[in-house]
Amino acid sequence: CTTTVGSYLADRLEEIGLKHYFAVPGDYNLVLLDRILENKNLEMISCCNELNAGYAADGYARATGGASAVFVTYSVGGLSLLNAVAGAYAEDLPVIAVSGGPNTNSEAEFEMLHHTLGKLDYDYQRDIFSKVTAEAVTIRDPHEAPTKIDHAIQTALRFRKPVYIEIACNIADAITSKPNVRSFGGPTASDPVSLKAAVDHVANLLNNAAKPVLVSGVKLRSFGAEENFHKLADASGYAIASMPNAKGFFDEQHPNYMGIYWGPVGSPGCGEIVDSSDLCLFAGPTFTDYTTTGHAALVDPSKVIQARPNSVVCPNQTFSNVKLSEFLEQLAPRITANDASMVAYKRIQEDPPALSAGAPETPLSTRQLVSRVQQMLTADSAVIAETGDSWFNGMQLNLPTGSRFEIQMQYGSIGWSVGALLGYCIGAPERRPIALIGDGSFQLTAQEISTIIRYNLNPIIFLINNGGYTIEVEIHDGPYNNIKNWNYADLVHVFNAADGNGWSGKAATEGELDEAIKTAKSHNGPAFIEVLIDRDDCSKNLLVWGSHVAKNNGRPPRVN
Ligand SMILES: C/C(NCc1cnc(C)nc1N)=C(/S)[C@H](O)COP(=O)(O)OP(=O)(O)O
Ligand SMILES: [Mg+2]
Repeated sequence: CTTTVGSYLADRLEEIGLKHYFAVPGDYNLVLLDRILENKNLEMISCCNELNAGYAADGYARATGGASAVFVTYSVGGLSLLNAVAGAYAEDLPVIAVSGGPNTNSEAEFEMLHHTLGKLDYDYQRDIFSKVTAEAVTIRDPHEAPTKIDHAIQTALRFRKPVYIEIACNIADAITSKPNVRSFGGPTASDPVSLKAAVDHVANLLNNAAKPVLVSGVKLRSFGAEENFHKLADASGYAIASMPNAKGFFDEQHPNYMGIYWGPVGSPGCGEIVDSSDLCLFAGPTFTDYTTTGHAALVDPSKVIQARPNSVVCPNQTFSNVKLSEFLEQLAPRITANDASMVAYKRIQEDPPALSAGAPETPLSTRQLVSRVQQMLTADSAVIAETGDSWFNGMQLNLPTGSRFEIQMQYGSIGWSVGALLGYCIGAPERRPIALIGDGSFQLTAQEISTIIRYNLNPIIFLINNGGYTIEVEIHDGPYNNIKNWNYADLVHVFNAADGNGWSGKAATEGELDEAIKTAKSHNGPAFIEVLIDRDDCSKNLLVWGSHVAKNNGRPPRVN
């Protein structure tokens, strides 16, 4: 059969392991979608808007560990998608953003086009996407399609970053060469000399340290290093912590796991052991104002080794072109087991305070909600924690081996969780995701619940109705943090229309919550529980974190 530009792209997406893609149609991409639809090994997931389609591609990439794809129309679609692609860039996710583009004759004819800015500029969308992708290309010549498509896909997989491919609307079904046999590799290998030197140097430092510790960071998963981190943890006997945006990448049931390292809002005893250690190896960390609680975490660079995606940074020596996973793999057998930090941790370890359930008519509190979610977790759970107090409530959860945790802490774009949940459910049908979504965030992207109903997916969604933007209230309050209340649970009936299978309930007391969870667990389809929480009821950690972040945000300008 003949190969068109569209079918070429579809074949390549199938070849790199995609089984689904997310789309919103428009007259710049209709013919392209026709060609993609001809590939019966790829399923189109139609979304309500392009922002959510992009968030769904983000969630799909998290669930599958591979790439994902989203198809939109030009400008009105692409510029809505942009924020989700920027988020994928920040979170190291290989999302392939595909936009239909102007007819190849338009520019030569000085044609003013609909959906555009109303001026003769045919490159602005690609230029804009070039800022939030590792590669942004426009394809106007069918003969160039194979090389441009292949190169963009390879870039996405190699650098674990989104890419942008724009296909002129009138060449989507133009004939091109069929895909040649080739392989699409991941990140390139380390420089062997630099790798050996890094391993020798770091092994020596760690084997001569008194109480070394290991801390897992957010880059571990994107750069395929989770397994080798576990091997190093097992070989070392060190105490282990996870940074908040790496929660779940290390098995929280591991005997050496201390908890979350997050400065003053980390797990009890964890920060004390990490900060008092004489040498910490951070694997894939990002030290931002949020992940250090406004830089309140006492990370001392003279006692820190950072194994980064492409380099190893020691106190007095950097090793470039060393890949994270290979470095951890080669370091493990060189480490002398040393449990000193674990012994120290055991001395100060605190058992989590037991929280007994209140009487059924007790008004619901955040802490009781968290304890109920904890009881729901199993090996096939995946918790999707939206930006908000859900970050802090999610961090309290103790994940069973095998369960996953998703958070968008680098980019923190509220509303991400609804689309990401859609994509995650599509990408990991064997799991039952549990979403913790605040009311403020939900109001940005609520309509994608209808897509979750449309495809009869089966997440359990906790919509936390606390009447506003509580994180912002704790950082810096003002009238802008109030939102209009909705009957959130009723939305599920709106989205069900005639044939939807969504179930929803409301819970204002502990008894109502227990009943709702029981029903949700037995409901074979989307389950949505609106929980009513007092506006000022937030986690203690949010209060602490919020004040540190507010202080950091409020640093006066340097007066030169
Ligand atoms: C408004 C904003 N951040 C600013 C913001 C505004 N717009 C976008 C897209 N992303 C953002 N992070 C944030 S974190 C709200 O407190 C979220 O409110 P909600 O979802 O209701 O959660 P909490 O009540 O637990 O805070
Ligand atoms: Mg809220």
